[in-house]
Amino acid sequence: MSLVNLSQAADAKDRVSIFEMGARDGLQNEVAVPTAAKIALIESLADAGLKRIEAGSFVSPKWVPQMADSADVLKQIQRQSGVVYSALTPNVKGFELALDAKASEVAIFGAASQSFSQRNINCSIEESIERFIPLMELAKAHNIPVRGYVSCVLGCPYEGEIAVSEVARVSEILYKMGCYEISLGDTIGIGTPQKARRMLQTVAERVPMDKLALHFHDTYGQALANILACLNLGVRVFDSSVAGLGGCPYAKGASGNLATEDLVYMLHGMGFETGIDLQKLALAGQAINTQLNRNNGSKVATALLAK
Ligand SMILES: CC(C)(COP(=O)([O-])OP(=O)([O-])OC[C@H]1O[C@@H](n2cnc3c(N)ncnc32)[C@H](O)[C@@H]1OP(=O)([O-])[O-])[C@@H](O)C(=O)NCCC(=O)NCCSC(=O)C[C@@](C)(O)CC(=O)[O-]
Repeated sequence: MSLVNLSQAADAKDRVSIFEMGARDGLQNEVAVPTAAKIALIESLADAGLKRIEAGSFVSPKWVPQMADSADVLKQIQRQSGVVYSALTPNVKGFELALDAKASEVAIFGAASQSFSQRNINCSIEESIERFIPLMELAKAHNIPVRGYVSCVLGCPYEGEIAVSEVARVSEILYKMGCYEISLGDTIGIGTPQKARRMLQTVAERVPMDKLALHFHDTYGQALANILACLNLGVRVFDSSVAGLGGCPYAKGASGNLATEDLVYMLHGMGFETGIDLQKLALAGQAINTQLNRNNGSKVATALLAK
């Protein structure tokens, strides 16, 4: 079976949309990052051409203290027109805080694994859907777009294998509730190309392909291969994190998202347009790496900056 039809992908004049996760998924595990550094990161990402930036999350500060300054971040950033500044909101309380901080849009986050749902948001999948209903109603009333995440689409840190039918079921519920796009999360970065394709094909039977995004962590170094394998199924939205920052506090050992620089380099090389200036992006990643005193998680940025 041919996993990748490169000639088809290279001919495509499509634009790919990248949702930048560095300031949220990337920093939610990092302690003591000054608010000013988060703001500088977000502003430099917008300068590099990113149009969709997840800027923080309005979750319980007892659960994830690293994101407790999200309101300050959203209120203090210099916004660029045409850039969406998004925030995670697990419930109505989070939504109200995000609204007050003028998030351009919000995201609800569910899971295809009961155990992960319980550990991440302290309720079952069904309870989480119940919690999302009033949030969706409020968002509609305020005209705020809502994105939906489904975690553990290629495996769960507590349950192992997850049925793709369950991924498709939860995705369809979030889509039918009114989420404008469903982001499919390989939370622990365990997937491989054939599995990723099968999962995406199954979900696309219930949610239109142009309403799906892929959110692959790179723990096992498979994220770029998985995206390449999924590209010619028609998916055109990918979540990634500058310098490969991050990980989920409820998925022990999971590393960050695929590095945005590595994704952009591959897409540009294939002829896709992203609107992103790779050199500026690499410098944005380098600045936050220096702040965090860590090595750059992007191979492309490391190579570019060594020139
Ligand atoms: C969902 C809850 C809040 C339930 O937590 P809970 O303890 O069940 O909630 P509760 O309603 O019983 O409230 C408990 C306390 O939290 C407060 N509270 C309640 N809600 C909020 C809020 N929104 N903002 C601020 N405070 C809040 C509430 O006011 C109360 O305060 P107290 O009376 O004890 O002082 C909790 O489990 C939580 O915050 N979880 C966050 C988990 C998280 O952030 N995980 C990481 C993001 S998900 C992810 O990374 C995966 C993703 C999206 O990237 C995709 C992928 O890779 O798979």
